Amino acid sequence: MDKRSLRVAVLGCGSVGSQVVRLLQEQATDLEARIGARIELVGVAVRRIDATRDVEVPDGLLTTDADGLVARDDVDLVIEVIGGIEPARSLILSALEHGASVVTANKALLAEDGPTLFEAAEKAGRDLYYEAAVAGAIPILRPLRESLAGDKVTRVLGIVNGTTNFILDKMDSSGAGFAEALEEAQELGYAEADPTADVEGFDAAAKAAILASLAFHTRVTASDVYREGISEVTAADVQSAREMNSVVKLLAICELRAVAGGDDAVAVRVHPAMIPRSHPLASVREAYNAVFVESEAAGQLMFYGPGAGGAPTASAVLGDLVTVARNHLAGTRGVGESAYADRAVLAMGETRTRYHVAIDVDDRAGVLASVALAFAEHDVSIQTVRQEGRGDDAQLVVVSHEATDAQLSATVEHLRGMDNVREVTSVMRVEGETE
Ligand SMILES: NC(=O)C1=CN([C@@H]2O[C@H](COP(=O)(O)OP(=O)(O)OC[C@H]3O[C@@H](n4cnc5c(N)ncnc54)[C@H](OP(=O)(O)O)[C@@H]3O)[C@@H](O)[C@H]2O)C=CC1
Ligand SMILES: N[C@@H](CC=O)C(=O)O
Repeated sequence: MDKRSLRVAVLGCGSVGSQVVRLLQEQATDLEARIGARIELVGVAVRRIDATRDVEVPDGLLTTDADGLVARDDVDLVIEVIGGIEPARSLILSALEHGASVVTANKALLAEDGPTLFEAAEKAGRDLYYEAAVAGAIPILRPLRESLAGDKVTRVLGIVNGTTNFILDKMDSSGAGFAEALEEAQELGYAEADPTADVEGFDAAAKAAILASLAFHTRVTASDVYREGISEVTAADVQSAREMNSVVKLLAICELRAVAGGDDAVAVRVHPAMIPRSHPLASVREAYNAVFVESEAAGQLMFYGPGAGGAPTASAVLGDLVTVARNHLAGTRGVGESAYADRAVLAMGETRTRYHVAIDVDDRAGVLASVALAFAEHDVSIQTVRQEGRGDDAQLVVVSHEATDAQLSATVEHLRGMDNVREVTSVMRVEGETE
């Protein structure tokens, strides 16, 4: 390798890739000073050569031959920002086999098949960095992997999907409809190529798997994560939350749980939850993300910043590029992914959460008692219950103590069969202390 220049190939030139290419050009001098070598962009692989792009790619660099680009022996570093499983996986594996280090933002691939990629990087003696894969611009993976490596992380709780946070925030703050807010998030470059990944929680689940793997030094894949998206969150749920002085957020929750007589296990879930406006996560607006990390010695840490978008994500990609480039020049590798415990992953059925249930009821004496009895019959303890409205608008709002999904579902079924219950209008998990 030429000590004075590093040859970089970029795969993908969409929302993120175009900003990576832009920053590589605009910051060339600074990057050279920081790395100690010039970064030479040798190719940008895309699907369509003639598409309009948010960056001017130097003549002759755009190619549809991504396979050929990663197989070049003179490429030192490959940045993968295509997304999805294939061809991204094959391209990364080929890049490593051909001696390049890789930086990727591809959480879907890492959460599905991370171990294959890590083993390939190990075997090739090359780096595989992916800070941009979780929470956009926020440095969260490096702190988990390196800064907190001497501590015991017990819980990671956060908002890790910008698109869904943007949608829920718009629904709450301006009464926007779901479809309208999603369209805006897509225009702003926050959403995945298939926004189902955002809306149905797959993207957040992939990020939760990556966070849990690093936080608890184990291997968690996307299929281990309990997942509910926001497509079922209605304007009534958002309104119900507002009446409780709360907001609805899509949360990722990763926990280390003690298991009698055995190693600690992990529980990882992604679902919408109602949180009080006084909770720090409630003030995370638009496409911002925030992640709380709780560890035994450090206590509670909070990481906050832009969670999606081309330029913020490109910032994280370039941060990795500088690290990997420095390693490359020094002839070393960064921190590998090999030291793993094999922790059990607990099923959601073993997790208990609190619930908020809004029930339209007949406004007559005894209705509150019969609703309370329905909860009691399924062993769901009630924390608070109050009546909102009178007459045709009468509604009971119940917040339960912790219960399992099975208990809550049975309670809701029971309520739906009662004569004095008109409709169960909102069922939502609750995090944090509600008023
Ligand atoms: N957008 C964001 O805010 C964030 C995205 N990420 C991740 O970054 C990655 C890229 O996301 P994003 O930029 O939004 O995606 P886009 O859909 O905007 O861009 C994808 C790019 O990949 C190119 N591409 C697609 N298929 C191929 C192929 N077979 N061969 C060569 N090139 C191909 C496309 O080419 P063409 O332009 O010709 O169609 C396009 O340039 C994903 O893994 C995503 O999850 C991570 C954090 C934030
Ligand atoms: N679609 C993702 C992009 C960043 O990871 C999101 O909205 O968070």
